Amino acid sequence: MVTVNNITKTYNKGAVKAVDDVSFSVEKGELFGVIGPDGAGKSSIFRILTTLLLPDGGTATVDGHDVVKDYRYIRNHVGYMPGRFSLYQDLTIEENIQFFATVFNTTVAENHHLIEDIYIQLEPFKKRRAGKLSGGMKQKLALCCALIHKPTVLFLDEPTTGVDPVSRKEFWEMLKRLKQQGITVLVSTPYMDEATRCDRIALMQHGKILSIDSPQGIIRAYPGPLYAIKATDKPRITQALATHAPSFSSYIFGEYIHVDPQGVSSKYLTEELTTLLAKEGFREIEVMPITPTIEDCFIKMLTK
Ligand SMILES: Nc1ncnc2c1ncn2[C@@H]1O[C@H](COP(=O)(O)OP(=O)(O)OP(=O)(O)O)[C@@H](O)[C@H]1O
Repeated sequence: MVTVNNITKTYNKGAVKAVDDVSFSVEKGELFGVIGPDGAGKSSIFRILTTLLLPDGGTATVDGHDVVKDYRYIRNHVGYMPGRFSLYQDLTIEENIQFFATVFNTTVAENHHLIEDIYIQLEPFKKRRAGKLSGGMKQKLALCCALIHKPTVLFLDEPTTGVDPVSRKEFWEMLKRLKQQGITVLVSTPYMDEATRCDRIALMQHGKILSIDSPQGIIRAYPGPLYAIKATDKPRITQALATHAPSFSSYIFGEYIHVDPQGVSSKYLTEELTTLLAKEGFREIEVMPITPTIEDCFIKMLTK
């Protein structure tokens, strides 16, 4: 449904390489995540695929159509929700939806089934201006507007950035339902915890794709063991592990410290880490082997 072949994009006369020889493809009905921190190049890729930006090199197709030559077809057949709220702030909820339906030469009634689930939550406020809605409501309205012409592919650029955790969760549930209706969804996010909700993900940094696989596949490919330490004085422990010989790479991860033994292999590492830290004067610590998260995998790829 989407193919991207060796796409590059630079800004400022080549000084900024935003997308660096990126290739991937997305199957029909897939929920595909592009995951990476700010500036990784996610928006540039989405803007190229929605025909709003021309690539410097490479080719891409959406629904079998070339993003440069067939821009008219693509604009009529994809849904796009940009990173920044871009609806008409002075129009009400219902006026915004009506407006987008008219622009795409359709009616709200024709595709109401697609937005029904989401619209139920917006309906009590349908006379409210978009500018006066909360972050989560704005995002639901933007999704309704992106869906009203029944797109074959939906591009959502950081739809959950700045949205509260409950609305984020609801939003991902809505995406799952859209996928069940056969819509192909490409979604970008800087939140690694959202990766597990996708069928497949591309991890991106500095314009390059570091890895593409299912979230489980990426976790399975993590090289070597990983440990978590529960302790109070986390910064001093990470320092002690870094200066110990052999040194251990570690980073604070929520209430834990994650420790990557980096080549130090031992069956007894749990005990060895406990002893090592006890010798350094750390008390009441708990060390355990853990399964990496997508964020651990991302960190590991960056330090390779
Ligand atoms: N119009 C532009 N002019 C110059 N540089 C740009 C422009 N747009 C993006 N960039 C730069 O290109 C790089 C990739 O940006 P892009 O917006 O594609 O990344 P992103 O992963 O979507 O991050 P963000 O969430 O910050 O938008 C960044 O270094 C960014 O500063």
